[in-house]
Amino acid sequence: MAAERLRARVTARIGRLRIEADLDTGGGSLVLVGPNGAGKTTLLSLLLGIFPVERGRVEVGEAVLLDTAAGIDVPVEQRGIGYVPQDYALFPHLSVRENVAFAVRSDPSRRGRAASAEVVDAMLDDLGIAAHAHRRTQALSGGEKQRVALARALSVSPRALLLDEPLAALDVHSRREVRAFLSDYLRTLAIPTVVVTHDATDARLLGDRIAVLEAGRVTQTGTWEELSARPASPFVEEFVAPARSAGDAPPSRSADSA
Ligand SMILES: Nc1ncnc2c1ncn2[C@@H]1O[C@H](COP(=O)(O)OP(=O)(O)OP(=O)(O)O)[C@@H](O)[C@H]1O
Repeated sequence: MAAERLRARVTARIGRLRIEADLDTGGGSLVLVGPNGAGKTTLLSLLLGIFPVERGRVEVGEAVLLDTAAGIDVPVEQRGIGYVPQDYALFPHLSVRENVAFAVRSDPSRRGRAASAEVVDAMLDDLGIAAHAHRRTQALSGGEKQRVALARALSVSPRALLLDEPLAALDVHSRREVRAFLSDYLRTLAIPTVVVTHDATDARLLGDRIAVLEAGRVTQTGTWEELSARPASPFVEEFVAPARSAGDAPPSRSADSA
């Protein structure tokens, strides 16, 4: 499903890290990769509005969320960007339903209690976790927690979705299963997504395109096939190498949908 584009051009200094990055999701899912400490999580925070930007512009479709030249800086709670952090940040003592309902209740656009309950039910159904609605999230598997975190982020109808290393907390078996689920599910979303990962298989299967962030700058953007054919840096060369040498890697999401 074609989505609006999230486009960002941001310059910022956070601690010792200088970020000068350009991102464009195109009409789909963009995977963000890069070495440890390159600034991937920090860049997501800049898009969310958590850290201040010195100069730049962030837009989703027609909605301008930041434009320092025009004095526009929409506050974090009004940006409408869904975010799933690496550790999911669920309330462990609350049920699945309560976790999602909490987000819906804090949505400024919600339309009353009955409508909120409907939204929660629809999200739990959509993500296949309705059967777990009354379980505490601390009792769930990693894959189930991931679905609750997604349900919570999507329950407020965000205009874009950011996932920070969505598979990092999972063991090898659930990782494969959750990756397959996410790859299919992200395709059904009509909003742009940015997915941070360290893993080449995730990068191939979770995004239409890949952006490489090194020392705060985007050094290459392209499909998996483009990065493999012409790696622009030693990091990219190493990142794509295992799949290239295996020769039998499954097709990327972009090749799949081409
Ligand atoms: N609030 C902060 N104040 C000061 N420095 C910070 C802050 N947040 C992050 N940093 C620093 O910015 C750099 C980039 O961190 P960040 O977590 O964004 O990188 P990353 O690419 O996501 O790394 P990883 O792949 O290891 O998760 C690191 O050196 C980190 O210590």
